[in-house]
Amino acid sequence: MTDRIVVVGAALFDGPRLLAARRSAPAALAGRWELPGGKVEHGEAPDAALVRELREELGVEAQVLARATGEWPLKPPYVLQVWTARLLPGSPAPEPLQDHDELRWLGPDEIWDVDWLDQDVEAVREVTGG
Ligand SMILES: Nc1nc2c([nH]c(=O)n2[C@H]2C[C@H](O)[C@@H](COP(=O)(O)OP(=O)(O)OP(=O)(O)O)O2)c(=O)[nH]1
Repeated sequence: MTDRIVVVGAALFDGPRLLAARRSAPAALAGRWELPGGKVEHGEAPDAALVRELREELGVEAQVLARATGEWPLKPPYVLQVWTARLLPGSPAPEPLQDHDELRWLGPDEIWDVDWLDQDVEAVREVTGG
């Protein structure tokens, strides 16, 4: 139980649109879509980890808003927690700098147009209310 590692994912919204990111690695996950984010480091707060990951992966400055209800199991020992977030005024637009090769802003009727990682589907449903 001490081995549990939290992965934080961002439900990054621009108005009603949700950002989806296509993974470029590892091979088992490449080509599937996820919520950008990553592992919380030892001693790091989850919201701070998410701001750091979004800066590293997308080159954006983001504000973390609220944690989505729930926690989703990934490959052990990882669990996914999701936080809603938005871009701060003046932030650069997101770019796939690291871990991803494509980004898409999905409108409410486009949420299921991408091939989300299986383990992300319930989390995406939770943050989009659908
Ligand atoms: N970021 C993210 N990772 C996810 C999601 N769903 C999912 O199964 N994962 C998996 C993929 C990875 O095995 C793990 C997170 O790894 P990562 O590669 O994004 O984390 P990181 O940026 O901290 O990577 P690293 O420093 O270990 O290279 O969780 C998701 O929605 N977002």
